[in-house]
Amino acid sequence: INDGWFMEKNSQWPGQAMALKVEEILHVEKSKFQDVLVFQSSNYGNVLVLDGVIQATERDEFSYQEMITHLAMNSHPNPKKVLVIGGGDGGVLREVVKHECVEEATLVDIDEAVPRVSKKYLPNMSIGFEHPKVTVHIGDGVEFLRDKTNQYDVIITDSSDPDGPAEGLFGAEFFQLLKNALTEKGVFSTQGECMWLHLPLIKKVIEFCKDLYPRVEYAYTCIPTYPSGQIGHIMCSKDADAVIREPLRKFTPEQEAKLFRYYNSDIHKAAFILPQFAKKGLYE
Ligand SMILES: NCCCN[C@H]1CC[C@H](N)CC1
Repeated sequence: INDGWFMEKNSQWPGQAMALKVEEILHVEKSKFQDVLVFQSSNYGNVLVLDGVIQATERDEFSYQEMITHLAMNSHPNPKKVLVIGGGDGGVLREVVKHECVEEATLVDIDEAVPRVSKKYLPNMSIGFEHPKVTVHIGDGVEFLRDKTNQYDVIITDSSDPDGPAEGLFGAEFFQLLKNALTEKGVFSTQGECMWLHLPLIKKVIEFCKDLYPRVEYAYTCIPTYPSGQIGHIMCSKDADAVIREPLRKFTPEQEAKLFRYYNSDIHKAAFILPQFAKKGLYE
């Protein structure tokens, strides 16, 4: 941070950087896994930064948290058991429990510092931890999956970038473990990186998913504070008849107005419509 600005300079997005004006530094810590920073920004609320990378701001987190969750949840006929890998800020859990059909939501994050810091500085996200249907484990998501078979209807991998503790969540083995852990019509969604920055990485992940799942899709959402203002989601289903690109289940417009600030059934469909360069870069 210098002259009152945080700049997200990072080798994963060379030559560009999101900058946010800092009002006050709220927390600095070196956890077992990463550098943890929270600051109060002038216009985006409190901001969580891990290893110098913006993870969430209070002003725009809803875009990502709603889309990564509801694109998957509404692509499953009746999701009762849900697993969140990563997501230590609690935002995805807050979204998952909006579905009445959910009976239990389990979260596993590798770093205890993230939920701890989120509970202190990101109350509108960490509220997700308070729901009675929620269980939290601290540990490695890959290890957690090793002994899970046919257990979860939806798995959401809400990770940081592959450069750091989340590296294992972008590898081929992980997607095999996910498949084992998912039930017959299981669906997963991931933090699928950005079409403006990571097409080769996204294509690689899509390709090893295609060897494992009958349905593989990529969708994206607009979010001002992530690199290039967008982030994607790789979505897979074990059900060959699954559609994913259109919601299987819908909330009424009244429910959507009450529950969401970003997601609705139209933007569910729009999220999978890609520009030419991305269609070419991912699917050709
Ligand atoms: N719930 C936290 C979301 C973390 N996802 C982010 C996507 C964009 C990345 N550059 C950093 C992690």
